[in-house]
Amino acid sequence: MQKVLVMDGVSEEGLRPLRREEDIEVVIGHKMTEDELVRVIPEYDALIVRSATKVTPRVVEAAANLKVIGRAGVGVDNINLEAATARGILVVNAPDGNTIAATEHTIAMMLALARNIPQAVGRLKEGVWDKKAFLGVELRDKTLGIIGLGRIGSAVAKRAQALEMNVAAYDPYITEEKAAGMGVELLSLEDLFARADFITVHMPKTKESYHMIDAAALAQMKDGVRIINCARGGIIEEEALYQAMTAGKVAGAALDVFEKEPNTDSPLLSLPNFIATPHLGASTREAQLNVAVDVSDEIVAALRGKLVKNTVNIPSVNPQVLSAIRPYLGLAEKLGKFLAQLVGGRINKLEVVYSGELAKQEVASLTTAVVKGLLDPILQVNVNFVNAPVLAKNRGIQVFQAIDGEADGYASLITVKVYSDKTEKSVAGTLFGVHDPRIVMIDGYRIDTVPEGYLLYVPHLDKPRIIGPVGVLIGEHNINIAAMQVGRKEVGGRAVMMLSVDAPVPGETLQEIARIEGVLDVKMVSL
Ligand SMILES: NC(=O)c1ccc[n+]([C@@H]2O[C@H](COP(=O)([O-])OP(=O)(O)OC[C@H]3O[C@@H](n4cnc5c(N)ncnc54)[C@H](O)[C@@H]3O)[C@@H](O)[C@H]2O)c1
Ligand SMILES: O=C(O)[C@H](O)COP(=O)(O)O
Repeated sequence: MQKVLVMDGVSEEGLRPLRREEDIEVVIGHKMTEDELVRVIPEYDALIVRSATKVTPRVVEAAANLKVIGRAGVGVDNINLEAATARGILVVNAPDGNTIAATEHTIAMMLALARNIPQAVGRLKEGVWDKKAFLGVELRDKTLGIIGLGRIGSAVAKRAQALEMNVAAYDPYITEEKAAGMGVELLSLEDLFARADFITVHMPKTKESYHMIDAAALAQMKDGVRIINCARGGIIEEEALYQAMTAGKVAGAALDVFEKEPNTDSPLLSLPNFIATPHLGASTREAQLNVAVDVSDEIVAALRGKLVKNTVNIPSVNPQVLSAIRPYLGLAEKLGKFLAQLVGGRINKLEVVYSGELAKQEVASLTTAVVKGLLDPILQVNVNFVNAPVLAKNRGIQVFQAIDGEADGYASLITVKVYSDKTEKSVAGTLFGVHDPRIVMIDGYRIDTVPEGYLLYVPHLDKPRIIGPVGVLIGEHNINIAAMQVGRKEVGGRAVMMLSVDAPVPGETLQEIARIEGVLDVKMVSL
């Protein structure tokens, strides 16, 4: 039975994909301190959170059985990705389900700011019919400056255009063509600050975006600008905003998010032209159902070792690419595993070259599979697709990936070369048909070996009285030889012998084989 801990009031209805799995137990957690979470987390295989629960390095460290963390929403700044990745814990999110909710909340905030709706409602509820105090502004013909033109930013742009606003944006990561296709003018940040009547931010909180709207940025804005943040607390420096509002530079501001949450004592809350909501951007029935269903599907897939779409700490692969490379994943891992057992010394470099049909695909996941295979026999820790690149980096192994159109007559070929401080070794593999993996080259010698079970690798001199004695020694230990290949480059030179055996050959037999005249080395490999 696998156990999933669900925190932060994730929609119960949306947990259906988890609830219908008989071997998955869903536990709804109450609000916990870090210490409480550290105490209970070892029991769980998966954890689902929204933004309230902080998945700190301590929580990750204690999570002995955790395979996946699911964020029922977009922002993952409450999850320590570095710690999760280093421990091989997959992080997934549900980035599409609340886009419309956050977009509509942004538009609602902009209209509420323009027409002082929350303040007017407040006065009316106090029994005051005050028409004069709440003279608003119209949105039509005003310029909206959007910072971050992603899913939410572009949906906000579309709705603002329907309100007859001029829409401009700053986003260093999207092209002019993409923005032009939305009818949005891409500007520098300085130009956006100088032209916008309303500014709304829609990017993640990163090192670059943290306090992007600070005193200096506010000073560059138009007098009377109105500012909205329905993205992440910390993008706007709250103290600087407070000063700019009290100085009359900023006519109004609407925040759905704060640097510290929950937040009920911000000085901003005392200002009449400041409005706020308690992080409600994603709080619609529809969005909560969407994100809960999406993340539950992802958790089931992750626990079953199936394709997971919205991975945060490993690159996600689109389904077409995946169907092209999936058959090669096992082979790639075995090539890495094979070399790990062949090469002596400290490994410092790995090169993976893709040829033939594979050279036309996105092969990064295959390279990760090679790295995983290479590190698996070497390390005690669980090596998986999430932590393999980090572990390689931490061990000082440089990983290079290249493509080469020429596949030596095969439809596709993966050639892996490993360098250590003592030696270098290479191996190449392919698929015969769709599912039939083969090692077809070792150190430039052609062979044809199924990469499975126990393999004995014996490089030797190409002369008589070697193959026979090796076979006899193995036979004397009652070990059956299932297959044997020999590869050589020229007659009388060096050659390699690969034997598939039904059981591991014991150490003393390996030493006896090594003593046969003409045998250059002997290695037992388990795949
Ligand atoms: N208030 C809420 O409840 C709520 C709900 C959903 C999403 N969000 C937040 O809204 C934000 C946007 O979400 P999304 O789904 O649109 O994300 P997204 O990834 O689709 O878009 C983010 C955009 O920001 C751009 N960007 C990144 N760094 C930037 C920078 N330094 N300057 C300018 N642009 C930058 C990216 O290029 C991208 O186009 C996120 O912070 C997310 O966590 C909040
Ligand atoms: O990033 C998000 O998805 C939003 O900020 C929503 O956060 P919440 O799930 O805590 O409401």
